[in-house]
Amino acid sequence: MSNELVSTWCKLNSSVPSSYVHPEDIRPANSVLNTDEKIPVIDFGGQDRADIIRKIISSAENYGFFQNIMQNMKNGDINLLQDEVVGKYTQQLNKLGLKILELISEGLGLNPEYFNGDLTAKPVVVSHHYPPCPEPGLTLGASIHKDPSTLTILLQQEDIIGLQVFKDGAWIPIQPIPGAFVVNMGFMLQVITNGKLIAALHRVVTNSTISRHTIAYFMNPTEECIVEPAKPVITSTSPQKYRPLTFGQLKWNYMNKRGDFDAELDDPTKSS
Ligand SMILES: O=C(O)CCC(=O)C(=O)O
Ligand SMILES: [Fe+2]
Repeated sequence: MSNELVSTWCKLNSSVPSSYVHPEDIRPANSVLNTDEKIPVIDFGGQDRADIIRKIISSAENYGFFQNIMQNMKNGDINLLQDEVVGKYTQQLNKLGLKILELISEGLGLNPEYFNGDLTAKPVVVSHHYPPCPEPGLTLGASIHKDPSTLTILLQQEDIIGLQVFKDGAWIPIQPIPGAFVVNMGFMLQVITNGKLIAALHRVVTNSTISRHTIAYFMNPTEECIVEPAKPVITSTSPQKYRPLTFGQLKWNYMNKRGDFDAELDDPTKSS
């Protein structure tokens, strides 16, 4: 199948090629789903700033994820869905992401502009296409991972569930909500908040009938930017967990540890 697109191949075959079959222990067919729990939905159109901040922090601590909706938006700061031009779209997403990071900063006692420079200076937009898959139980659309970003904002196709978040030993499917964005904390935010906010493991499952599209906006630091726990979050009860490393080094660790950033980092006394 080397010269074919996966999407073409999928229409012609009734099984997945062996190279796509995941080891038994991480196959969707063998994992526990939790369909009773939902990740929190936060209405940014609400008036009570302190309440929005509380909800963001609590979602980021417990799930590493939330969905963001805008009810009662008046003629729109953020007419995201109407913007067809990618440039405009990413500008708006950047605004939304910086707003969320400002609210997080406020909630954690950081300078409101903490994230405005190098920590978010290199955003990347990725469009994902997941074709239907003949054997969804054996493979994954996106393998289990944490995002190596500061913050990720994802627009999901409305009519189909693919993204799942790991919490308490089970996978919670993220139900798409029209007009909502899925927001998740990247590993850089976990480091900066000294582990208070979590970059949750997530994965994408496939299905045998419908293809799925998503657009991910990753707010990434510059390569040279030093990522380290912010001073205000280091306390006697929460001593420094991560040593300072550049984003480039962190990404290198990530690639070489197959998505496990933490192993190398937990000992802050180790030098790089
Ligand atoms: O497409 C999705 O639903 C999620 C993709 C994802 O997790 C990623 O690009 O990091
Ligand atoms: Fe991801």
